[in-house]
Amino acid sequence: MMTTLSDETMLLDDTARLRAAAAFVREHDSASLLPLLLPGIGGPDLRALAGHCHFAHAGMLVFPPDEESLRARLADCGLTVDTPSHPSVVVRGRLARRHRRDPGELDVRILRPQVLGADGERRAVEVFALTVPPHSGLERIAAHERAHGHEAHLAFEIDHPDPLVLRGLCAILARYGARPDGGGYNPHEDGTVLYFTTPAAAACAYRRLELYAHGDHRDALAAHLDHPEPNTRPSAGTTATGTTATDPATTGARPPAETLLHLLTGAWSTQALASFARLSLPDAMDTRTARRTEDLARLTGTHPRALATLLSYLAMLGAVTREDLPEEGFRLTELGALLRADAPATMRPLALMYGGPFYRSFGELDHSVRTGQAAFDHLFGENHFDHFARDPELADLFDRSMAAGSRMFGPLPDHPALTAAAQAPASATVVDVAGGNGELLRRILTAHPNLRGVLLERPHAVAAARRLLDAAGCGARCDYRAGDFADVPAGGDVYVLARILHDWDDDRCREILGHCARAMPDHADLLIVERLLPTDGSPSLATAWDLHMLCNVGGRERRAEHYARLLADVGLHLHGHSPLPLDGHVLHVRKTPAPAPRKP
Ligand SMILES: C[S@@+](CC[C@H](N)C(=O)[O-])C[C@H]1O[C@@H](n2cnc3c(N)ncnc32)[C@H](O)[C@@H]1O
Repeated sequence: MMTTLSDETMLLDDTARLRAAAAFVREHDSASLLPLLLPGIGGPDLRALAGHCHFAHAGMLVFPPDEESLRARLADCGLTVDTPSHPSVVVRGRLARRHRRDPGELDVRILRPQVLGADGERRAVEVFALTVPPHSGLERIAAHERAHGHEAHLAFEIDHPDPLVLRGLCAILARYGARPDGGGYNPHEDGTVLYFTTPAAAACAYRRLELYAHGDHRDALAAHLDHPEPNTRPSAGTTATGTTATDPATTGARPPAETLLHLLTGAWSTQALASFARLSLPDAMDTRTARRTEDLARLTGTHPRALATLLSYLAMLGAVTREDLPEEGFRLTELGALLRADAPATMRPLALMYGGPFYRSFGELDHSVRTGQAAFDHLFGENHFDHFARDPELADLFDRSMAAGSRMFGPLPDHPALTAAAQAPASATVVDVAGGNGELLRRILTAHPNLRGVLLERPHAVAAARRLLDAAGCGARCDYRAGDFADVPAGGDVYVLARILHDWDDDRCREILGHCARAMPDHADLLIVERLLPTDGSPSLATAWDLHMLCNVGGRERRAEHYARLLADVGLHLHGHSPLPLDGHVLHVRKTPAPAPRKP
């Protein structure tokens, strides 16, 4: 039986978010996270923070109908917890205030399934579960909280909390733009939490940070709570107390001139990371032991003094850490290791792309803003697809950089449209329209051995996709069409358009969607993967990629309503959408049923 849209969206949403949180915890450590959350931190401040507390968990709020189904959902995500849950005090209070409810109406419990970090450290996903029984009237709270993620946070546990340490850590966080965002004492576990929002320049999808201290630290908490608790990340403007939210004197934030300096030198970060990758430095380092700069210089054919300068800057960005004992040297962090050529889902091709052709075209951004046309075409004399397709090395780099961003696809094979197709008695077919190098189709066919695939792509990309799917053992279940969007094959059960529509203007999108609509049988589903522009101005990668699309591709990101209108224009209907990692979304689309004939 088909699940209803809201059941389906909720199921996918909580599961996807649990999986994404577990993956995040696995992939990060304190050294890589603190510079992302607090841009500009380094030297003694970073050492003091990292020396007194450690990354302990990623926290999130989910909405099961009861605890049994929550535990089943956790088990589905590979998260096991054998301890009993205990009641939340702080998050329950925040929810009650935000939604003007009596706390007694809200049953919020805490579970902390353990996750092993890549560095061998034991961490957890902290799961706050608000029980939402069917027809309880709490569904609106769940929908709002899912959409805004107010309670998502990253927690750093203080190793030996005492009043002085707590105050010192709060002062360091304030210096780097973190703002108090509530907190509380939970007597059920004898622990004190202090929440902060991270500064606007933070390079992390999590926008809140927690300091967790075992024991009762209500004095430090009272000083922390003296600050107004914003509902969401505050923007520049007037706070409840009438002070200016960006005034460093009242917020402890970095002065504007210092923040601007950090922003203006953003291009240095892009090039430092690209240079690190181009010179194959990550491949000459490892995450366990530090290497002396002289040895690294010899191995990579670089100048020792200049290399030390680059590595010191990269240490500030969190890609490497400096170690002084027994000799000065540098060690790769988990973040830096993503730039190794042999890392699973390596991000090296993205570093080469953003530090290469796209870096050059960003230098021509004025042209795009003046004319609305892609600066890339202006600079290189042709559209980026044609430019890359003509040069096999660039074409390969483009395909690999798309694959490097494929973390977004993680939860997609579990989408109800695909699991339903996989359970159909006759073997169902997934058609990936402009499926690139086949990475998404590989994930879908690997997860569902009884599904078949068809990949439509331009001729040069088909060859790469065939190699990837053959190597993954899915080749025998796959057909390929070398062609254009106009050649979308008919008769599939699930159609996929991943990261395609944002490349094009509205007219071209209608054409592409029209080709899909004509090819789709009435029962077929269409899954569109895109980033959605936020409607409330909250920070999102979609806003950054909107600028990238304008400058480099001549396309744009859109809001969900915008996609709904384009779909309606070609007889398709947006049934719902649910989030994916990296601020992505999957839009679930079906054919609009023809209106019933009028009675004579
Ligand atoms: C941004 S990539 C997305 C690839 C893949 N769907 C993914 O998410 O990894 C866009 C793809 O559209 C393909 N493409 C561009 N123009 C096309 C056309 N006219 N017909 C078919 N595919 C096209 C490109 O070859 C490229 O692989």
